[in-house]
Amino acid sequence: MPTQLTGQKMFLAGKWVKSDRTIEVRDPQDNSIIDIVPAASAEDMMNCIEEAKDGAKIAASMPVHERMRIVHAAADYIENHAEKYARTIAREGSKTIREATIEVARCIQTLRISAEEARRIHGETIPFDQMPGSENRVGYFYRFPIGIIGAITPFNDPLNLVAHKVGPAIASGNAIIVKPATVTPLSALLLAEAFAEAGLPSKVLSVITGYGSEIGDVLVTHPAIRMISFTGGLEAGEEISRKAGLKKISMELGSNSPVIVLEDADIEAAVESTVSGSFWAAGQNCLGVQRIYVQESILEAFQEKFVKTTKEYNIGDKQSELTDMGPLITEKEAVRVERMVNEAIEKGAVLLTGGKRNGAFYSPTVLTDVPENCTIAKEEIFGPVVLLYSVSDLDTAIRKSNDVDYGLQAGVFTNDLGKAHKAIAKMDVGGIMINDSSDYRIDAMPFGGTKNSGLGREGIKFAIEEMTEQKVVCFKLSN
Ligand SMILES: NC(=O)c1ccc[n+]([C@@H]2O[C@H](COP(=O)([O-])OP(=O)(O)OC[C@H]3O[C@@H](n4cnc5c(N)ncnc54)[C@H](O)[C@@H]3O)[C@@H](O)[C@H]2O)c1
Ligand SMILES: O=C[C@H](O)CS(=O)(=O)O
Repeated sequence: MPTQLTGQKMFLAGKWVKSDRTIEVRDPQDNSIIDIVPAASAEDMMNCIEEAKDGAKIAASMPVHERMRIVHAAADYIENHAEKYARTIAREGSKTIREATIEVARCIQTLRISAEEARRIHGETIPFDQMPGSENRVGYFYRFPIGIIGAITPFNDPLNLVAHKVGPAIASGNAIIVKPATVTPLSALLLAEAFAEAGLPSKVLSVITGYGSEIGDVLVTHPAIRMISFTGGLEAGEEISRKAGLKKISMELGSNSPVIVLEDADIEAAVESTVSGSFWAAGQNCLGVQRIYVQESILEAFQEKFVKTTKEYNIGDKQSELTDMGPLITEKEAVRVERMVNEAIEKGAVLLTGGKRNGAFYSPTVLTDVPENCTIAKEEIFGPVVLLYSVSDLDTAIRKSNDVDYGLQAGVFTNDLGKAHKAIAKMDVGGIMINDSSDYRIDAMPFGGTKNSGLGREGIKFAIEEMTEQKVVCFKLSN
């Protein structure tokens, strides 16, 4: 039964508006049209920014208790409509309904933490009398909102990664304009719906749907936008940082995450964690496990269990609770992944399982003996493919793990504290998980990477620090 196209509106400064130009939102599973959304123009974005100037004043004037109430109320709304939010994620995106349900729960958590962090935006007193001659001065600094945040978000977590920008922005008294991924705008519009229902004053939040650079360029280059908070691929991130000019930028970019499994590890636990980390969201996960370095003495046992577990994955209808993995976001993306795998096999890699594409679906794939000169070894796959390597010792594993231009998160499986601490010290990443795969995150922790994985940190409290500035206040007292 074809879906009745309701024709979504975009959320422009608190008003739901249509546009003459529209974009079809399709279900990657069968390429069916789910809905249509406005294709905003550069003029629409300019108008939105003008409205956001008032929005920034309104947001900054909201007392903390009001910001907390609204953000908690938005979380309540999502909680009360969780099924609708999960179904939307699982329809417009790649996630299965099980994965989407977890994302909704995380989004609620992200918003609740944001509300709580609103009461913890502290300053400090400054002991001016540390300087001779300043004995009669007292003062402090406090943090104030920077104004209007421009947020640009990716397709793979279409709700929670938008919440990771909107929640901190509103909690810290900023206005925010979101440009969600062109292919998955509906979840971001539902987030706007939650804030509208929560009573967020108009002009504080906008969700403007459209094409990346067409409206993104206006958002990125406009002088009234004081920060760009970008989550997406390296190529777009580099382009945005070139264009942004003199403003704050937060970059959450790509990865090629390694996991090291040492001979003293719990192999069962390591297999379970790394299989999940490899194929969650069909591998379209910035924290996805892409390389596994297994100490040679346990490689055979680990590989046998890993491949067996991978072969048991149930690929199919995203809307079924029985499905473990859905499609990639488009057939074009699946073809890209297929080409990366085929290049590796042509250069000598060994295919242990998978390597089959059916439209946008690509089977969970395990490769070994992948030559160093393969694209798949160095670049981000962002698909359901994982490379197994044999290593003789931890030092070798660390060296190989670091030998890529990304550094988001890593995992190390060992029960040896000394080896764990060596890995912690020497692995060039933003987060290292001992006895978990790289795919571990709570929404309150600092999140971000080194090298081409990004600039700055998200994780609510840390996003708030990026979205505020310090103001020093000094009183010179009469003698
Ligand atoms: N580090 C993280 O927290 C994190 C989280 C999720 C995804 N990612 C990364 O995101 C990528 C996958 O997501 P994607 O395919 O949506 O990324 P993408 O870079 O193709 O697009 C991300 C967003 O940027 C917009 N965009 C693209 N080019 C632009 C431009 N020139 N100017 C302005 N906006 C532009 C897109 O419309 C989209 O909204 C992967 O590389 C993944 O690693 C990183
Ligand atoms: O894709 C990257 C996400 O940020 C990982 S998580 O979904 O936030 O854990």
